[in-house]
Amino acid sequence: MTGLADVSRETIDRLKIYGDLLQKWNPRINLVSRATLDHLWSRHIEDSAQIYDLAPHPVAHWVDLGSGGGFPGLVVAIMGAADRSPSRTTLIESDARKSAFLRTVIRETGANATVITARIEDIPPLSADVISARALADLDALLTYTERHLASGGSAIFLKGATWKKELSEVQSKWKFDYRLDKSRTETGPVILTITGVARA
Ligand SMILES: C[S@@+](CC[C@H](N)C(=O)[O-])C[C@H]1O[C@@H](n2cnc3c(N)ncnc32)[C@H](O)[C@@H]1O
Repeated sequence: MTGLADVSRETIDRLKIYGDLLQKWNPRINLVSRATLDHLWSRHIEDSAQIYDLAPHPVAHWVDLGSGGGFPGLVVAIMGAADRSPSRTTLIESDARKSAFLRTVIRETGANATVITARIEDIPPLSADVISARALADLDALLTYTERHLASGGSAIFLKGATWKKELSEVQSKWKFDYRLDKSRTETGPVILTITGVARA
């Protein structure tokens, strides 16, 4: 699968339902910045779809950290419905109003996802097969969350902005891990880090 190029009509229809709900709710709870709302499909939906493609499918349990308006986790859950990969998705979001939005989209699209309204660091370990996060925290914090919630042998997939090189060098003395770097297909500058084998150095 390459992004949204070859997903089913049904998946596109569900993503449109999601997009319409986001347009409706955004003025009230600011799920994405107003400047990016006009480019919802490329800036948020396709950006999330490329993360789906990088995961080692089939995936049993996918956990998205700090989901906000649902990127990338809810796009992943909708894309995965056809192949049951992931077979289930958990979205963690501490904000109650954003969680209510996520639950509404799940109900309206029939996505197989669950929302936990809590702080990532307060939840018992989830033993995820894949963890994802976008625009949540620096790499050191993301690795701390990963250590808690990723099953051994799992992969963490992070979309990182311009500071990715600095963040990678800063964590070298504290953490051991393997990583693969992919350039974002939707924007120049950001990268996608796929991290395995996380342990404290
Ligand atoms: C900048 S937004 C990014 C949202 C989404 N991932 C995206 O890329 O559009 C970060 C989100 O993470 C949530 N968040 C931040 N720290 C968190 C924590 N420790 N536990 C759970 N959610 C958290 C915030 O409420 C916010 O919705």
